[in-house]
Amino acid sequence: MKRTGGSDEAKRRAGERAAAEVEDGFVVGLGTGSTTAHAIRAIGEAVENGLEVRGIPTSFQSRQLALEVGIPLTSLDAVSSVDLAIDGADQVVDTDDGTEQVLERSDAGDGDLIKGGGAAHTREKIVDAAADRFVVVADPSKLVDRLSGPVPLAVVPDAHTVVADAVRELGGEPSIRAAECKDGPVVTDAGNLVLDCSFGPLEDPEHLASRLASIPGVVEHGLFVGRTDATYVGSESGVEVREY
Ligand SMILES: O=C(CO)[C@H](O)[C@H](O)COP(=O)(O)O
Repeated sequence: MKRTGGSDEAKRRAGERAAAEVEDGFVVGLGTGSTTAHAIRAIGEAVENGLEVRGIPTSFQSRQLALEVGIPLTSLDAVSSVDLAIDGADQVVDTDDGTEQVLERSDAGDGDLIKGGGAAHTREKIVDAAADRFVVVADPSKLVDRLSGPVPLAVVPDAHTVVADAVRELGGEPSIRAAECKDGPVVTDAGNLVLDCSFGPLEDPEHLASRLASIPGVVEHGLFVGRTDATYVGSESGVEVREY
């Protein structure tokens, strides 16, 4: 697939394609970000036309949007299962050469993700992992042969220095995410700080994921390894589907 910068049209197509999977009676995990926002709007439209669903938002942003478009909300502890979660990503491993539609999950890690660009990855991982089916919506700019972006860590605030030391020991370069509209750091919906940790191209995301998860003070990291069931890649002309 041609890898170009993402357009809103590409995001819209991916989001709407995923929203079309939502069936009557579904409990749906509502991810965070500009691509998922298209899915949430499309689900809202379907609700207006009679579809009965309940949504579980993964952030303040997705909750607000869901309320705005009229999606009835519930919470994870009020349901026995989540049928589908739809969410975006900052990087998606995609080694498809365009010749096949259905891929086996390969050693290359197709479908593995880095998330957390919106600082919502803790709640996103909880909801996405709880779903029977987890669908990622992306534009081509998100596709990579290998994960290499900074890995966001949600960190208990006063643990940020000890976590940063531990990240350096693992070969990473941590940096506290700064807020754009206020002095000081980004604070997540749950009151944590975000450390963006650069490791360069990741040789073994699964191993790194388990090392990061074991650092005291790390609430959650943004590596999603082996969790994705499908990726919908929107473009200006259509949507390519990857099933794993
Ligand atoms: O992980 C996320 C938020 O924590 C988002 O899903 C990710 O940043 C993608 O966002 P967008 O669709 O706006 O590019």
